[in-house]
Amino acid sequence: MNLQVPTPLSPLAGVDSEVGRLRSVLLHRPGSELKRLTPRNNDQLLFDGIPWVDRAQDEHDAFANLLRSRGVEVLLLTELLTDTMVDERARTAGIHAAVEEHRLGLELADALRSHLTSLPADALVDVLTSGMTFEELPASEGASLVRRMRHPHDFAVTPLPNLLFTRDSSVWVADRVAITSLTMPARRRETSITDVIYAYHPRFASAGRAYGAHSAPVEGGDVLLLAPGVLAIGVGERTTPAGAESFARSVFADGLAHTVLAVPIEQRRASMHLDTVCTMVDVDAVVMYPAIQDTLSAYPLRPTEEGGLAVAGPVPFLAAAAEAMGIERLRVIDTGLDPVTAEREQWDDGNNTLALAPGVVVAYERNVETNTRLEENGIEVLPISGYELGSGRGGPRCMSCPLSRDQIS
Ligand SMILES: NC(=O)NCCC[C@H](N)C(=O)O
Repeated sequence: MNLQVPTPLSPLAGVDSEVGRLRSVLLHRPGSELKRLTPRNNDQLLFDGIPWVDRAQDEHDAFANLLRSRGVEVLLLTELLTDTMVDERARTAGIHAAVEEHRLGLELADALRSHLTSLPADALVDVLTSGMTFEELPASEGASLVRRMRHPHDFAVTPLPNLLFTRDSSVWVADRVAITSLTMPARRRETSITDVIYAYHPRFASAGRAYGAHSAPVEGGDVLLLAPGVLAIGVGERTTPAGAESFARSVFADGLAHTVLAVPIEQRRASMHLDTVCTMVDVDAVVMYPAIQDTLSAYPLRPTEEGGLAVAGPVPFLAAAAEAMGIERLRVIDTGLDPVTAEREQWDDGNNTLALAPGVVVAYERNVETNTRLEENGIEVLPISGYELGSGRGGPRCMSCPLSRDQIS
């Protein structure tokens, strides 16, 4: 077993920190899948409102352009997915995941599969991401009881409005990519999309996998790369203790990390992922929701010489993180002392910044207090608007999956 920090990354291959200069990132420009949201389904589809889609796209374009203006290569999920659709294996895998036989019945499932198989790449990608209602099924397909009894506006293929949050469905650890395992039914199929992209897009032909075929729930928003070889994994509403444990075993077995801190977080929507309450903004600093600062704890996990797992703790998170990172202290920038403002800004993803380099972060402009505190502590804040994007409850970190960062010195 390799207990060392992994071998250095080549310049454009992988991610071993939260803050190294960002070189390449995967985003998803929101599309027709957001038009599927109605007051009847938005709770189930994990949105807190009904976004104005054109404006959400404008806001997202501004986010992507800001990243490009800072020298970041922006890859868009829909474009990558469309590219893969020339490969029959990718088409088959995408269709297989989208057609739920247990909901549709055999007849209609067969008919839908053959209809999807006949579609050109862009139309197929549209169904895979935006879904399809029973009304939109071609009239000739599947004279089934299911089709007769379902409401025309029910989904034959469920839409994926949370694709916007590319952070959660895959995560890079050093030079390997892990396809995660999402907890909420509304999001589970997202990983079939990231899996297809990483498996069949030529860009990722040489990318190794981490976390293999594990299925215990782990979501990318819970995984923080505190420093090379040091991970924190939030355990709460989404990632389970079994998920954190299997992820830790997997990264240890592959020699990708020497310490994983399993961090309990409250199981509620406001703190659904660790990155909604704590995100790194510099090599030695986090922005953190003040209400948890003194109570956040961690179970440090380390590999044993025999190939097992040593579990310690619980111990205070900040001290455990600093020790594992080999620094004296992890600086905490909190969002101010007024608990009501702090709670409002935490809900609006004030703690969910995306670092473009050490001490340079993208943040929602509406979180005025948090952004002021960041600036006062020497962090450069690049503000973006997120009035419509924010209705899905995710900020700049949630909306981005870094593919390549420079190593931090
Ligand atoms: N890392 C994150 O916190 N991602 C935001 C996910 C928001 C999405 N509506 C969800 O509930 O899963």
